[in-house]
Amino acid sequence: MNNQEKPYFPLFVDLSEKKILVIGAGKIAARRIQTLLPFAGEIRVIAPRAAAEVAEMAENGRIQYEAREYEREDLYDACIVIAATDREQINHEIYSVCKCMGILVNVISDKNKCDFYFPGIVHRDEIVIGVSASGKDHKKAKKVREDIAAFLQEEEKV
Ligand SMILES: C[C@@]1(CC(=O)O)c2cc3[nH]c(cc4nc(cc5[nH]c(cc(n2)[C@H]1CCC(=O)O)[C@@](C)(CC(=O)O)[C@@H]5CCC(=O)O)C(CC(=O)O)=C4CCC(=O)O)c(CCC(=O)O)c3CC(=O)O
Ligand SMILES: NC(=O)C1=CN([C@@H]2O[C@H](COP(=O)(O)OP(=O)(O)OC[C@H]3O[C@@H](n4cnc5c(N)ncnc54)[C@H](O)[C@@H]3O)[C@@H](O)[C@H]2O)C=CC1
Repeated sequence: MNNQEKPYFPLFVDLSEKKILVIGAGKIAARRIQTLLPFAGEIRVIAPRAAAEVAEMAENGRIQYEAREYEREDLYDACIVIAATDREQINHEIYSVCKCMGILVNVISDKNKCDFYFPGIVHRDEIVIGVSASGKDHKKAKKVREDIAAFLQEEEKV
């Protein structure tokens, strides 16, 4: 079974004390970090260059940012790793090390190298809804997330 045929289980997991490592700090990494921030306790970001949003999150103390290339040792104490560089070969190397070490990994440049996908999220008080299109259609996931958010907003008005 490849990733296209299997649905991923929506595991609602406590990330508040987990070490999350993001390698790369570009546009996509910034989106992933924004998504994780309300849920995560410790986000460490390593990349030679950072997108403005990432630099701002570092200045505000919301993440730890190190301006340098990643080294293999950086992975060793991580619980979850996002390989978010624009270099396919580096993302692949990160993936291989994580698989060997049993670290959960998401490679943004290859959906077949993702232990988990990022969902579209609706978060209202104690309700958290995550929408996945099983890696097949991120536009559909976004549309369904928007429809659910609109529905909940209508409910609140009643
Ligand atoms: C497989 C997956 C991998 C993963 O988890 O890493 C993946 C892969 C890819 N996305 C691409 C592009 C874009 N993705 C988005 C947005 C979202 N993408 C998300 C999830 C996922 N995207 C994962 C599971 C998807 C599923 O469930 O089926 C969401 C749900 C969550 C999130 O990313 O935060 C979020 C919507 C949330 C919301 O708004 O609610 C936008 C922006 C937009 O649409 O506005 C663009 C336009 C470009 C840009 O932004 O630069 C491309 C490049 C090819 C292409 O352009 O098609 C690939 C690679 C590929 O498909 O091979
Ligand atoms: N999953 C998704 O939603 C999408 C994924 N992509 C993929 O994501 C890749 C990255 O996209 P962007 O974020 O827009 O790129 P970007 O160019 O904005 O950022 C790349 C980042 O990687 C860092 N980097 C490069 N070499 C590194 C190293 N050795 N160690 C640590 N960091 C390093 C750079 O410093 C920079 O911060 C694209 O090449 C494409 O393959 C593209 C669109 C959507």
